[in-house]
Amino acid sequence: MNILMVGAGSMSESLVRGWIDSGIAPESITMTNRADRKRLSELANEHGVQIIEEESIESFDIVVLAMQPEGVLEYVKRHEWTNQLLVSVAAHITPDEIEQISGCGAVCAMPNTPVAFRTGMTGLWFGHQVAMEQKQLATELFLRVGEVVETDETTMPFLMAAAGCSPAFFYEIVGAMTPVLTEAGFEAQQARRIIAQAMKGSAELLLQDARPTDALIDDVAAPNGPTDRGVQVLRTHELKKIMRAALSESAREA
Ligand SMILES: NC(=O)C1=CN([C@@H]2O[C@H](COP(=O)(O)OP(=O)(O)OC[C@H]3O[C@@H](n4cnc5c(N)ncnc54)[C@H](OP(=O)(O)O)[C@@H]3O)[C@@H](O)[C@H]2O)C=CC1
Ligand SMILES: O=C(O)[C@@H]1CCC=N1
Repeated sequence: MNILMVGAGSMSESLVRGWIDSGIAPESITMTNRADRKRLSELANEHGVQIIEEESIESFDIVVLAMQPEGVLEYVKRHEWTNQLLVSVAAHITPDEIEQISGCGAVCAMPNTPVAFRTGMTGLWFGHQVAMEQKQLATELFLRVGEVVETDETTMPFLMAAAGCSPAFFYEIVGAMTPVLTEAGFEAQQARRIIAQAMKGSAELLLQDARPTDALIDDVAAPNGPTDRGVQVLRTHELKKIMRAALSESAREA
């Protein structure tokens, strides 16, 4: 199975890192981009992948379109497609648009950068021309680097907000919490580790325990205790409203 990664940015590299860690041979992955040759050489040195400046599409089974959304359809138009599986990771592109131009089956995937550590969450939206074995192939490919959920036109924007974009929301939260700890005397990296480990443990608990989040809060918060008082601050400042607005804004096509 030969994979071409078109685009060599952070999403592309995260997928490549995760796939190689999952056992895919680096030599079966080829990366290309638009202009930044230095970046391609660095990726070849770091991951052992092939790099190419002028790609022949027919040598590949899977072509991952991992450039910015505005370049995707133009790239598909510029090339001759035979029987490749096209996988676009770009926001707000539809599989039907790609299939109409290429004549091949297309999948719109929405992964997130934690795929680099095989803890990703990916939404897959299959086009009408995707054959059953191609669906299986795409699903297996993303299962190598985390969990997969099938999406469609309606759910994809919200999956993107909640999984593709949300790592940045979590980093924003960590960035807001860290100074409180450093001001108390922790080193910055130590503060970050404390918060990240608490987030990781809480995420694990959320995955293992299906009770509502309010019940999980009750497990932590004694009435009028420190947690309860802190949660009340979040509620007074209407965190739920803020999160709803952030997710809705990310899901919206600009
Ligand atoms: N970052 C994330 O967390 C996520 C990103 N995505 C999607 O992934 C895609 C890439 O995002 P990200 O990696 O963050 O972006 P980056 O800006 O980090 O990387 C974009 C890459 O695409 C290349 N590129 C742009 N246009 C072309 C083209 N016409 N042909 C070949 N290569 C091209 C750029 O090359 P050069 O530098 O040479 O111009 C660069 O390597 C986007 O569509 C985004 O919506 C989806 C989920 C999560
Ligand atoms: O914000 C972006 O452009 C991409 C889409 C999903 C996550 N990052």
